[in-house]
Amino acid sequence: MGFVASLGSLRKVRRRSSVTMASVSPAERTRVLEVKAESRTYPIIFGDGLLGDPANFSPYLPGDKVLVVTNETVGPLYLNKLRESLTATGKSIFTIELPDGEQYKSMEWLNAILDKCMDHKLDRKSSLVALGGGVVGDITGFAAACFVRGVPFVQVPTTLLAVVDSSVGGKTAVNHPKGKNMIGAFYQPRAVVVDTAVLSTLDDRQLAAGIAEIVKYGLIRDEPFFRWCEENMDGMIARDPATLLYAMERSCINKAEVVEADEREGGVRATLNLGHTFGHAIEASMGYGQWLHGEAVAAGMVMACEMSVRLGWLDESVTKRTEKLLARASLPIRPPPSMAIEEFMTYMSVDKKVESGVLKLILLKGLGEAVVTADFSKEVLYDTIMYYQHLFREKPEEYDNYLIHTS
Ligand SMILES: NC(=O)c1ccc[n+]([C@@H]2O[C@H](COP(=O)([O-])OP(=O)(O)OC[C@H]3O[C@@H](n4cnc5c(N)ncnc54)[C@H](O)[C@@H]3O)[C@@H](O)[C@H]2O)c1
Ligand SMILES: O=C(O)C(=O)C[C@@H](O)[C@H](O)[C@H](O)COP(=O)(O)O
Ligand SMILES: [Zn+2]
Repeated sequence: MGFVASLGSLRKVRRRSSVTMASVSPAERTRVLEVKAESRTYPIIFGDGLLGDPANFSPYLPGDKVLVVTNETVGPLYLNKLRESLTATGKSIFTIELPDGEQYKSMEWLNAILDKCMDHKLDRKSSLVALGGGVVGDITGFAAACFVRGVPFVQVPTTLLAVVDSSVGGKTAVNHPKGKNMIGAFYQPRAVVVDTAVLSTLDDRQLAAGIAEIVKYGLIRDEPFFRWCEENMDGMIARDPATLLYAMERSCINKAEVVEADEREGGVRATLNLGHTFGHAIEASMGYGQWLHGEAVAAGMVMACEMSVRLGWLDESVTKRTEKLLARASLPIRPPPSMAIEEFMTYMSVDKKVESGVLKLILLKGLGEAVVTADFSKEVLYDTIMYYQHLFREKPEEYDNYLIHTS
């Protein structure tokens, strides 16, 4: 994938940005965005073929031992290339391949990674590398935060979702059977190395899951980007390199700005959770891995729009535009009909945004204007969830068209 989107055009449409892109490589093959989080400043490096160049890794991996964490799908595709680069830096390289799936973002597999660290006698100067999607990135980051109370780690995201969201910002975690990401830490990587070439092997469903989080940035804080998504959805789905690159860079700029303002989610960072309270409930109740994270978030964002409309905060047209946009990417825009309201309430009651028994949700006061609020009645929340159950009973044929994934 080449770099076509220009810095000039990014700046023009993203006037609020304090984060800027800069070309750094003499060969101008890479572009770098700096994330200036309170605990650490680090680069997101974008480029085609970055896995093959040791120089993209060596500055960020101190010490003489590196453990690369990947999974059984990504490993066979990209591990050899990365291993060659890392070996060329003169370090001892160890690897662990996890099984593929959200259900393995668990304490059990966290332990397996920590066992490897112990077996190979890694120490405080050793580093971890996460080669994979959000699952590998989240669990590896958490292992890095835990092992000897913290070793450096580098994110090498290989899904669109991981590039635009999970590899940036330092939220690391594993799931608990009763709730998503319940055990984790804020722990920033030393660098995020985005080799855009690896995205070519993603299937359409995985690509769409990333598009859901891209659309999220438009909904919560970047209305012009939402319009850009409406105009460019076909290009994203068709994987037009310039279109995808622009979407990735602009998403990362949005994410970096929010993380810089509020690294540990004291306030505004929670807006990145739009649709996630509903979405996490869907993921956990369906069984981790049934619905992809991005799919659950897509349906959850529509539910958040619907609830905002019911509160009189949002024009119904925004919900309709959001549904239309997400459906173009074949994302589900309705929750699973099998999910009872009690299931939603059980999982939502352990959301990380519950404080002293009070649930806060991310809702919209306009397109591009998210709020973190507890200012709603239980009835509105119930009515929102029940609305989809009625819809399913009354118009099942219409519901079918909303492209629900069940496996
Ligand atoms: N930390 C954060 O800020 C944050 C943000 C968003 C999501 N997340 C987490 O990220 C996870 C979802 O991430 P995801 O959507 O990347 O899912 P994933 O990691 O499960 O990857 C999706 C699928 O794509 C495969 N894959 C990965 N790269 C590939 C490639 N280049 N070619 C072919 N196949 C490839 C994987 O093996 C997997 O089957 C969830 O656990 C979610 O909670 C975290
Ligand atoms: O970076 C954040 O902050 C986010 O909320 C990004 C979300 O897309 C992501 O799914 C995150 O892992 C959810 O966090 P959680 O705190 O609700 O578990
Ligand atoms: Zn998410």
